[in-house]
Amino acid sequence: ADKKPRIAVVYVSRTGHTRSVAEAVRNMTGADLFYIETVEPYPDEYRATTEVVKEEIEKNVKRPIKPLGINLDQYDVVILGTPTWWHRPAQPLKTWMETVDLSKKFVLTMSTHGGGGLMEVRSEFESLLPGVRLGTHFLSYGGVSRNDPDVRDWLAENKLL
Ligand SMILES: Cc1cc2nc3c(=O)[nH]c(=O)nc-3n(C[C@H](O)[C@H](O)[C@H](O)COP(=O)(O)O)c2cc1C
Repeated sequence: ADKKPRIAVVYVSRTGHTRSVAEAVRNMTGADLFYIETVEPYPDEYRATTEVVKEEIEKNVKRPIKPLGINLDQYDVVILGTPTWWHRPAQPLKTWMETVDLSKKFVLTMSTHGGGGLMEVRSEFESLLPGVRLGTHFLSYGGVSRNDPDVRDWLAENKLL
């Protein structure tokens, strides 16, 4: 019999939408979740956050993150989850991606958005992950329920269920 793949979901979430997708994945697969937190938090207020993030993108600042405590040797599959920030994956997730080697993993990506749709999220993931075996992308407007059938279909199409 096939061994069940060991799945880690590494995600950023400021208001809980992306976390809801991560939790649905855990609910369906038993994946371990790893939440990326910045050392210095972003402002509480939405507009202030967008301005801080815009400046970080313009200056290519990689805001430091707290240690995740993940041992990647323990996982076959890594699912990267992010809100859409100025059309792209969130900066703190990119901070983490620079510190790890995902070249031997099967990597899925997912994003939530506030109306913009997929935007540049997947294409930026692809350029950050050259040569990595990539599964498909899951996209959600807002968040999902713990048993969202679209999440289930996405995991099944990538043979994780
Ligand atoms: C700094 C910042 C930039 C954003 N930029 C976009 C954007 O370009 N397009 C979009 O559709 N939503 C944008 N949003 C909205 C979030 O992507 C959306 O609300 C997302 O679901 C939040 O996920 P979270 O609750 O996991 O943090 C932005 C939000 C923030 C805080």
